[in-house]
Amino acid sequence: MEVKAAIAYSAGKPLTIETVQLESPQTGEVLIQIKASGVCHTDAYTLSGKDPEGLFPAILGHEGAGVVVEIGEGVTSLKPGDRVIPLYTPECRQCEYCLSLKTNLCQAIRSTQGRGVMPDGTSRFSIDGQMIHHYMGTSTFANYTVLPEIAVAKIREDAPFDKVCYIGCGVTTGIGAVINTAKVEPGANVVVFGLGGIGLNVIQAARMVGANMIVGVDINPNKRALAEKFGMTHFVNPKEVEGDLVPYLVDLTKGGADYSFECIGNVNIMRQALECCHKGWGVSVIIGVAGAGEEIKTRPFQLVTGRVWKGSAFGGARGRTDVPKIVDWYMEGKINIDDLITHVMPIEKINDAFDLMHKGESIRSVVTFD
Ligand SMILES: NC(=O)C1=CN([C@@H]2O[C@H](COP(=O)(O)OP(=O)(O)OC[C@H]3O[C@@H](n4cnc5c(N)ncnc54)[C@H](O)[C@@H]3O)[C@@H](O)[C@H]2O)C=CC1
Ligand SMILES: N[C@@H](CCC(=O)N[C@@H](CSC=O)C(=O)NCC(=O)O)C(=O)O
Ligand SMILES: [Zn+2]
Ligand SMILES: [Zn+2]
Repeated sequence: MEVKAAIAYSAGKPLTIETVQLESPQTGEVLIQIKASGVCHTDAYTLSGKDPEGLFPAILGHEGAGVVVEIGEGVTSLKPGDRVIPLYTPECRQCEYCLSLKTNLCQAIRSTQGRGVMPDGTSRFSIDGQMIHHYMGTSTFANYTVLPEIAVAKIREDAPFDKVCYIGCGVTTGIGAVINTAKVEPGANVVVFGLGGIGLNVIQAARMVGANMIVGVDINPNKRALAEKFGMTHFVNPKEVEGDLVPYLVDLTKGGADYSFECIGNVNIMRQALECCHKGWGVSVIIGVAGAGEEIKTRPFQLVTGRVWKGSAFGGARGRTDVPKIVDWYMEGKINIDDLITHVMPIEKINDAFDLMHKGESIRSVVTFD
């Protein structure tokens, strides 16, 4: 079939809207009509050329919501008409990783996903006979896409696509990092670096679990008001801090953060996030994604003296199990998504979404399909 997609032909170039060919779903796959997709910083990261797994040409996008329109042979858990959220972290419930219950990082299709193809090693997308890569196994910047059944979460029928698409990455990543990865307890002091689409979800989850101080750190002072609305108790602009940021934060939190979260993707800030943690028990969670060749460093003494460095992918969430629950939280008014979606535009305007992100003017832009 012919579908409308935003194609990334090469690193650093704007996306172009084109008609591409999409093949039918094969065994174990489903065809999904995408209704809306958020634009995450990770899409910009891959488009920038810094992603070691970045492939071109590709159809980016990994924060979508839509409807199942066709199922391939052997698909049992989904049917046409189901509302769904594509999952870049699948949940096969059979691999060693899923069965361990120690991680959400299902590995059933990770290697083909990283090579931009479906589990059988081929792409369903092409243009004029030229293969187009899938991206993160989802490719939600297209009005139709194909996914393996294990990478699709079925959600309730009344969930609005243009809001719950954000649960496909940013909401789940931020909230899950607090609840699943760090397991922040009531009364904890939390420091959040980066008040964007991920950091603000960390903040709302920290408030939900009853954190005491919720310190937000960002170089963009325009992020302050929304962060306060979501639960931030103290704002720190590193540009306004005299002297080093780390001792300033340790002082502010009276000994250091119980938990810190890096939501930027900057390895120097990752170090600060670890080192502002409380001696003996502070836990720092890396969420931000850093470019090829970048490395983190600290004095081993920081870890010897009890600070813990952790990472979190998709908030430690098991997508088919947890995503429908987060959709329920939104529908029940337990979490706020609406105020974080600052811009909505048709797919034809998708490059504006990247511009707004780079200028620091958006939290989340959502592109829609007619
Ligand atoms: N681990 C995971 O599963 C996921 C990771 N990510 C990553 O999380 C990071 C954040 O993503 P978004 O929130 O969508 O990005 P964003 O662009 O919306 O937010 C980043 C924020 O960091 C701030 N910032 C930039 N440099 C700073 C600095 N030196 N000091 C303090 N603040 C600074 C910006 O002003 C902005 O508010 C990205 O690296 C993204 O790739 C995103 C989704 C999932
Ligand atoms: N391809 C990148 C890896 C980027 C990365 O870490 N992605 C996160 C999700 S970011 C979403 O917005 C993730 O889930 N990682 C786990 C994984 O298996 O990829 C690189 O190689 O740096
Ligand atoms: Zn993302
Ligand atoms: Zn698995």
